[in-house]
Amino acid sequence: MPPATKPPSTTPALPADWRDFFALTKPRVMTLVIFTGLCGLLAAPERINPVLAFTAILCIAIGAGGAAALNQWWEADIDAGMKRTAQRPLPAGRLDRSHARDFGIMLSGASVGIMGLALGWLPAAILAVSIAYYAVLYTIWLKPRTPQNIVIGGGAGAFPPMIGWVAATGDITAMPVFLFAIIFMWTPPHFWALALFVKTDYEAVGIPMLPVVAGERATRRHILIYAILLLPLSLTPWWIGGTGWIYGASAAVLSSVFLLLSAQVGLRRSAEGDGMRPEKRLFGFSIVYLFALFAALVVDRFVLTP
Ligand code: HEM
Ligand SMILES: CC(C)=CCC/C(C)=C/CC/C(C)=C/COP(=O)(O)OP(=O)(O)O
Repeated sequence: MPPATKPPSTTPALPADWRDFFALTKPRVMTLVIFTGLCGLLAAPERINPVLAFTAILCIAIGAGGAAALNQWWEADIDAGMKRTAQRPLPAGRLDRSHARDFGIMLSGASVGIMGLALGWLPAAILAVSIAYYAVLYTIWLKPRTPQNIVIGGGAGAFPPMIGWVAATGDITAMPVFLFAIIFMWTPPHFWALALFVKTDYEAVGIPMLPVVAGERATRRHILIYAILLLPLSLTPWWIGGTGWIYGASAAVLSSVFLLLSAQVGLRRSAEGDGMRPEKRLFGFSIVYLFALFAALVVDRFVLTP
C-alpha cells in the first residue's frame, strides 16, 4: 500500500469548529499586539469615552486576527512543511483554505470599517495599512524573497500603539512615532533569537530567514546591533519629555537587561551543547520586555499625570 497522501488543503479532513477559526487569529501572538495597542491608547494625552476606547481595541484585535488568518491562508503549504506550524487548522486539514481567506477578509474589512465610523478615518487608515503590511507586504512579498523580511516586515506589528494613540487623539505626533520605532527595533532580536533554534524548519521550506542565508554568526551579530540601538531609542519618549521618570527608569533597566541577554547570544560563536539556552532566554525575555515597557508607559501616565 502506498502511504496516504495529504489531502489538498481545499478539502478539509475533519469538520472545523469555532476553535479552528479562533486559532487562525494567532491569539497568543496577538495578545501582545492588542496590549501595546491598548497602552498606546491609555498613554495618550487625551482620554476618550470607555465605550469608544473598547471599540478601538476590539478593532485592533479583529484587524490583527484577520491579517493573521490571511497570512495562514497564503502560507498553508509552507506551514505544512514545518514541525512548529504543521498542526495549524489549514495544514492539518481541519479547515478549508477558502474559508480562512473569507474569514480573514471579513475580519479585516469589519475592523477598518468600524474603526473609521467610530473613531475616525485616520486610525482606520493606519489599521488598514498595518493589515496590508502584514498580509501582503510581509507575507506575500518580503518573507519568501529576502533575509531582511522581518526587519522591514516588523513595521506591521509596530503600528498598534500608534493606532491606539491616534484613535485617542486624532493626531500623529512624535510620541506615537517613537512607540512605533521601539517595536520596529525590538522585532529583529525577538524573531532571530527564535529563528536560531528553529532554523532547520525554515531551511526545509526554503524561506530565506537570516540564520539560513547568512549563517548563525551573522544572525548573532545582527541581534546584538539591534539591541544596542534599542537601548537609547527606548529612552527617547522620556528624553523628549513625553513621559516621566517612571517610564524612563523602567526603559533603562529593561533595555539594559535586554542588551545583556542579547550580548550573551551575540558574542558567542555557536551553541555549545547547551540546547540554545541563551537564545531561548532572550526570546522569552523579549516578550516580557515589551509587555513591561508598555505597562510602564501607562503607569507613568496615570501616576505622574493624574
Ligand atoms: C515580522 C515580525 C515578527 C515575526 C516574524 C514574529 C515571529 C514569531 C514566531 C514565529 C513566534 C513563535 C510562536 C508561534 O509560532 O506562534 C512568535 C512568538 C511571539 N510573538 Fe512574534 N514575531 C514578529 C513580531 C511580533 C510582534 C510585533 C509582536 C507583538 C508586539 C509579537 C509577539 C509575539 C508573542 C507574544 C509571541 C509568543 C506567543 C506564544 O506564547 O506562543 N511578535 N513570533
Ligand atoms: C494590527 C495588525 C495587522 C497587526 C499585525 C501584527 C503583526 C504583524 C504581528 C506579526 C507577528 C507574527 C505572528 C509574525 C509571525 O510571522 P510569520 O507569519 O512569518 O510566522 P509563522 O512562521 O509562525 O507563520
